[in-house]
Amino acid sequence: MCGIVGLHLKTPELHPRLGELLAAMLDCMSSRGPDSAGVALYREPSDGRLRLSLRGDGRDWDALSRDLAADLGAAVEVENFGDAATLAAPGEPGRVLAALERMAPDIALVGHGRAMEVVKDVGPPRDICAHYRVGERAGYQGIGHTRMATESAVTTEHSHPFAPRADMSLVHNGSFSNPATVRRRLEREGIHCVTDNDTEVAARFVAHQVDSGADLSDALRMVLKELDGFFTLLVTTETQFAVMRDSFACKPAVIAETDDYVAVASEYHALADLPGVADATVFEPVPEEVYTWTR
Ligand SMILES: NC(=O)CC[C@H](N)C(=O)O
Repeated sequence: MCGIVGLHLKTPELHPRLGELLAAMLDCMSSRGPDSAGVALYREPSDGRLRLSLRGDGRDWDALSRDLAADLGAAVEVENFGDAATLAAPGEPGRVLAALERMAPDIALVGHGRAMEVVKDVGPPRDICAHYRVGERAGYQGIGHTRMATESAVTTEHSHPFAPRADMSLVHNGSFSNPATVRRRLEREGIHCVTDNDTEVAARFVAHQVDSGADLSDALRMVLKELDGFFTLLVTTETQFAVMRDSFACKPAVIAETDDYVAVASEYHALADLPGVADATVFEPVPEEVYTWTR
């Protein structure tokens, strides 16, 4: 199983409600995946700051943000979640990431970008969304996942979303049958996976295509060629929101679109409480078609 949800808000009036709406949608999908859950949320970039979604058991985040601020010569904001934190640091991304790596090489970088924040953990969506205060978050789009592991261990690292490059995140319902082959090919090109999760391979594959010059739609079409298996994928970048299913389309997905938003979920009941959904255009994405929305 696994449950996926996504919400791309067209109207700024709904931006304050992004987290609240997405958390409620994900909670509805809990029965599809009780192992672990996560969301990637996008809001307008502020002052060119880089958002760092970090995880490190027992870490003193205030001390780390002070050290980082001293190194960068400017204030670093920190939102502390215990074993995880989101830091917002000014400066050129390469410099910020290099400073972080130097100061805290043991920390897991769950995601980074100007617009994106990623939170994920072991446990059901309701607990995770409460712990990470997802319901309070504003923004313009987000995706979420609740996992029933098919391929690899149940840990925070193996849970979704995977964020393989700045401001890109991906969630997956299904399983790939040739991730080892694709992982080896990526390794030959210098792209390394952190986990043995099948979805991480797809995420790094898509990011690699984009890094090599493909647009997101073409990168997803390459997934259809190179990766075998079952999948509904939701992929977001700072400006795009994309959905794609494999040629069998046996993993459920439904889209509801209004003038105000595009919403996607594994099952309709996750969409049923969205504002104005009664007047939405509701459809099932067809196999091997890449659907994208751009802001
Ligand atoms: N049930 C699923 O859809 C699992 C997704 C993916 N194969 C994982 O194990 O993370």
